[in-house]
Amino acid sequence: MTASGEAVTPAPALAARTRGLRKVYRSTVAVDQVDLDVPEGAVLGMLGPNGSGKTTTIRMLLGLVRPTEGEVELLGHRIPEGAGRALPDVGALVEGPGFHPFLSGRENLVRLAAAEPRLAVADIGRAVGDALDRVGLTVAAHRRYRAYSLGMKQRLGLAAALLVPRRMVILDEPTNGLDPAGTREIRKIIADLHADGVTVLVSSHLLAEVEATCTHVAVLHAGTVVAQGELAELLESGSPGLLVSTPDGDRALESLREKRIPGKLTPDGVRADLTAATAPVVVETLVRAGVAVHEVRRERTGLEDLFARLTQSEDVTAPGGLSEVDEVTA
Ligand SMILES: Nc1ncnc2c1ncn2[C@@H]1O[C@H](COP(=O)(O)OP(=O)(O)OP(=O)(O)O)[C@@H](O)[C@H]1O
Repeated sequence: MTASGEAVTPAPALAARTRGLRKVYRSTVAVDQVDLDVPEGAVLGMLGPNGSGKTTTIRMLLGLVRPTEGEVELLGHRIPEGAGRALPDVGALVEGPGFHPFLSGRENLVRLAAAEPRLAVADIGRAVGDALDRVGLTVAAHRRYRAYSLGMKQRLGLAAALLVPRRMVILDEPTNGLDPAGTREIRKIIADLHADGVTVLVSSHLLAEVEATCTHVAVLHAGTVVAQGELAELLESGSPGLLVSTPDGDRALESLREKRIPGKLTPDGVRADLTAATAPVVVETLVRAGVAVHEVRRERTGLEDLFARLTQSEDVTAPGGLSEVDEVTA
């Protein structure tokens, strides 16, 4: 509570956090000034065009790449210094997970399971069996890794991330190479992790996937975060319209026009344009005019439209081409 007695919403605890994160490879600024917040328990979708810095950010979160500048915190530990304490609680699927090509999928997982500090030797067989089952790889578990398809390799990487219960799971393009059934399975695995309270950070190109599975989004463009927050809020903020359900559409439209608020009829009422008035002013105008207001909600932009608007600059490959981003965010 504040001194005036107002309730204050506490800031959410963060499972991962970066501040001023920057990575420069020779003349290429891969990541610049990234302040990323991953709230505990969220499923955060990291979206961005090719080369926008998603993988580099994820690798810095996991301590696999050292930042040029900036801070990283993972489950309350500074990275890379506290990696040994944070990483046992983090399952990760990142490019090139280092599987042995001549060992089978199961043998590879047994090797990785043996290195898990939280897994007793007696439990390794069961944990490996469960993880293979969870990603639908049990039948192919005896085949050598080098004979696996891209989708099977992705599944094995996911199985390695899920070998033991985690507080956080980080997945870099988990649906890469998967068929539609595999993509649906990933969606189910993410939903199950979310239901168990696990924080999930997932990078993806598939906007429909992110819209269906994520509670939060961070949009990267040319190395910087151009938008982040709760998915529903971002979609609502992207639209200047208020949708009002009412049987008195004509009267509603007339009362809006009297107040110079642009509007139009919709199948179940009116849409008021919020560029000229706030939502409370629209509602007050309608109620004062005696319009029966059944429901009011903000219009949502599709994630595809929002993404296109935020990442409209084409020149994402130019080294250090960050002036493009200034134009987008200005
Ligand atoms: N090891 C490296 N050496 C040099 N440049 C690199 C290296 N890793 C990444 N980059 C560059 O940094 C930029 C960001 O790359 P990154 O892989 O993080 O993007 P991404 O958003 O994950 O892309 P994609 O969606 O294509 O996987 C790109 O311009 C890339 O070429």
